[in-house]
Parts: sequence; C-alpha cells; structure tokens
Amino acid sequence: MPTLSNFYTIKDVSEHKAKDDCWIIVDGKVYDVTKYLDDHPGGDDVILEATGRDATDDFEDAGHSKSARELMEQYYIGEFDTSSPIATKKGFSESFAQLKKKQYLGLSVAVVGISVIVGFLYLRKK
Ligand code: HEM
Repeated sequence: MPTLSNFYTIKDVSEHKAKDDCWIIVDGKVYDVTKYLDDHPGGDDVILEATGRDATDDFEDAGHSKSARELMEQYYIGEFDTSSPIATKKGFSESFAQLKKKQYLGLSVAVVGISVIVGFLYLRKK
C-alpha cells in the first residue's frame, strides 16, 4: 500500500540543528536523530556538525555498517525536498563567495598598480 511521506526543505531541516533538536539528511531522507545523539558511537559532535546540509558524504565516509543503516531507519521522519538548493560540504558556498570577493580585490589592486606604473613611465619619458 502506498504511504504518504512528509517532505522537508533545507529550510525546515535547518531549523533543527541543536543538541536537543537535531535532524540530518542522508541519501535524500530526513532523520530526527535527537534521541540517538548520546548513543552514537562516532560521537554527537560529528552529527551536529553535519546538520543543516546534506550529510550523505560524511555518513558514507564513516563507513557505516549494515546494522548502523538498519538502526537509522527508526529515526526516519520523511523525504528531503530536493527542489531546494543544498550544499554537500560545510561552508562551500560561503568559501566560494569569499574567493570571488578576493578575486575582485586582487583585480582592483592589479589595475591600480598597472595604472601607477604606466603613469610613472609616461611622466619619466616627458
Ligand atoms: C541515524 C544516523 C546514524 C546512525 C544510526 C549511526 C550509527 C553509527 C554506528 C552504529 C556506528 C558504529 C560503527 C558501525 O556500526 O558502523 C557509527 C560510527 C560512526 N558514525 Fe554514525 N550513525 C549515524 C549518523 C552519522 C552521521 C550523520 C555521521 C557523520 C556526519 C556519522 C559519523 C560516524 C563516525 C565518524 C563513526 C566512526 C566511528 C569510529 O569508527 O570511530 N554517523 N555510527
């Protein structure tokens, strides 16, 4: 029998990033792991660090066993709404924006520097 699932956007999931209210996204599914944090063999910090974004890569990198995957089923609360944009690595979008800012700054400094040198050479020739 088909079942209706809850769908959560990244905004919904981002509202549950605390130790006493923690959701994670793994493989397109959303889990409320609040009650599991203290029991997690990998520690609560790794899970808390992976909230508010797609934690699939971190979950897979840890090489979870079959029993760990079975265990997580009891924390399943719904599907992740993939129509919303999402980062897979923490801070990727922020660091990309910072990099772009730095590039603009570098370009401005180069333009000013070249103008000064050209101006200097021009004046010396006179
Ligand atoms: C409902 C979700 C989760 C469950 C049920 C779960 C369960 C487990 C279990 C049972 C282990 C012990 C080893 C094993 O049997 O594989 C483990 C280890 C570990 N988990 Fe999770 N885990 C969950 C989510 C996560 C997430 C989201 C991350 C990373 C962000 C993570 C990172 C780790 C790490 C790093 C270990 C390493 C332990 C070590 O070998 O030192 N886990 N987890």
